[in-house]
Amino acid sequence: MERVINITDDIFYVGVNDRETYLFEGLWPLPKGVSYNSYLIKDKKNVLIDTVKVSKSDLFIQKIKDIINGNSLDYLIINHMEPDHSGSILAILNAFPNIKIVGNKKTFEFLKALYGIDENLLEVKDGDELVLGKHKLKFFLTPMIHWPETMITYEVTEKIAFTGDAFGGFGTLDGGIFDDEVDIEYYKNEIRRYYSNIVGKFGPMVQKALKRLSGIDIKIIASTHGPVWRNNPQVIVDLYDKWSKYEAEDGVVIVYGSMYGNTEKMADYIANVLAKKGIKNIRVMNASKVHESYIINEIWRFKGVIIGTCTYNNGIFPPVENLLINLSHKGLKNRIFGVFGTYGWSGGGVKGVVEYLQKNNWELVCEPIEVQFSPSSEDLENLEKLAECFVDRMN
Ligand SMILES: Cc1cc2nc3c(=O)[nH]c(=O)nc-3n(C[C@H](O)[C@H](O)[C@H](O)COP(=O)(O)O)c2cc1C
Repeated sequence: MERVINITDDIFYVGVNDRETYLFEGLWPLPKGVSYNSYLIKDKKNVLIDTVKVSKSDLFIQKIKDIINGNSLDYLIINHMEPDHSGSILAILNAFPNIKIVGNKKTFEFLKALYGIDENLLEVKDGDELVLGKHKLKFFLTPMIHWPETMITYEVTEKIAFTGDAFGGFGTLDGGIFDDEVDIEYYKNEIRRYYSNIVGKFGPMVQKALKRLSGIDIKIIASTHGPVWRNNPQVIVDLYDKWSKYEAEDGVVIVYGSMYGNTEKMADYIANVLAKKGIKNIRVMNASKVHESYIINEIWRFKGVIIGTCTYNNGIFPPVENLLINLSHKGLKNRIFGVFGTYGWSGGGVKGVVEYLQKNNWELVCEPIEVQFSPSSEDLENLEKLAECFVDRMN
């Protein structure tokens, strides 16, 4: 029997940890794993909120059976259809054939297209309620907090918001599941990496949802990934508010692509000048080696971004270009940027980076610097000026 984890007397955590998947969505590294959180409410009607990735179905269903102990499972609420949460729906239907699936119109379109399911459905609209006995659920449609069908289910009696992917984070729940049971500082970086990589593109939708929820008394935030916030849910609400408004801390991220070290030398030179002038938060990151997931995370945090590239086949060095492509998908705003780089004969890398970042409406704060092969002493003076432009813009 699995350990039974109570959220409250009648509400249980039935999520699972995934330490096997290497890349989330086939894209984002998971060195600390990820949890797929699901919740069970025991009442006159027993309710499951979201499921887990298909690879964890057996363990998941065992946990549910241990808790409901031979009773029926009446409803499955689907807050989000992405397969890391909907993947065990068919297994749930198999184990509990009479269960009714609760979702919105868009959910059911996806349910049919993904799993061929179109029976035993209960459609809900924004603001609808479902009485379970002692507990009552209220549904808030929050489209595009990741996918168009996403919604938040609020348990009115105990004031718990089951928020789908919103307020989630990477990292398995190793023992404790609550913000007050774990070292929350350990999780915060992975929560921002999750936000910036997965949810960040939908900043305006996050703002809309935060406004919608602002009048509601929420005691616990229970997301589909990462810690459950019961001690101080305001912490994660404030972080989401800040990140979705594109607010940044003072600091500079220098990302470079270099084959033979000259562009790297320039990156270090800029970093040293910044440090000499009192900037403490400086990240120098090699785009060839550090996965863009981590670079995007740092860029979401800090105000200044300086990109360095050598010229490669008349253009940007490919690992730097990949980063820029992915960054431009995220729609991150309010950043200042500078560009430097190297070339051998005709150049093109630096110009390419400037064009990319101007499309993001970022502010270019200093003349771009492109040097032939290796920086001269005059080039170093220009790099010093570039660093100073950033120092001037920090508070
Ligand atoms: C495979 C390869 C392709 C290159 N393509 C170009 C190019 O198309 N145009 C150009 O001006 N320089 C080109 N260069 C020259 C590099 O941009 C130049 O050597 C630069 O200083 C390399 O910087 P790094 O030491 O940081 O790698 C190329 C170099 C290599 C090795």
